[in-house]
Amino acid sequence: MGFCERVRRECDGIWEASFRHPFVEALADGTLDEDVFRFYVLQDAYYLSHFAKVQALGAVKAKDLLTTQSFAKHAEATCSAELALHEEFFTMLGVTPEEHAAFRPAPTAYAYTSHMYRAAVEGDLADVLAALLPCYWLYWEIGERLKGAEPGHPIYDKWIATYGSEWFGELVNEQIDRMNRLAEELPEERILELGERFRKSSIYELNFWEMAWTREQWETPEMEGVR
Ligand SMILES: Cc1ncc(CN)c(N)n1
Repeated sequence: MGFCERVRRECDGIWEASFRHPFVEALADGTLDEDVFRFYVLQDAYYLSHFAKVQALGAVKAKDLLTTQSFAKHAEATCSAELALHEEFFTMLGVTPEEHAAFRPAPTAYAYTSHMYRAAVEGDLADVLAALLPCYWLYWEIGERLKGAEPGHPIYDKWIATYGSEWFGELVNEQIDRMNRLAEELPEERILELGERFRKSSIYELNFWEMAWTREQWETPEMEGVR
């Protein structure tokens, strides 16, 4: 069994909880409160801007030029496709530049991005990719599952179409193949470390829905200003 199949199995319960999260279910049936989605999309733009930087750090950690090029392309795709989509959502939702400028990340968005940077600081390319992979893969599985859904809402329809698209599926499969190759022949001790990075990201993905659903705030008001 390859690394990805193994960790996907080990994290199945966590992923199932994401598939069944009320945020995902309400998005699929079109009942999601727009203010909850607005909170999510602002946090997600923050998340993706750091995700792109960690992809760029993957380009730096790569051992050959082709892999460097590929990670640089993935970082570019995050900026030009996903973040561009979020800009469109901002327009559709009437998010003002002032609101955007005043944005501060919620604890979970801050913690998840910090976890990805940690993988990049401490580890090699396999560590970076193990931390990034649930982000690609979970959304793709959600996109696949929601393919028949008809929210009847322009934003939610577009969100589902993006993550269920062939283009997104190709990016995901490329990274799954690469992760399996990077993990091949690594000692069990390293596999466990990589699996732990993957598991933490899977938990943060689940927490990210909950963060938006509850419009999570910092418990200590002094932390509200943290970027
Ligand atoms: C939190 C999160 N995880 C994953 C994705 C899909 N790239 C996303 N947009 N946001």
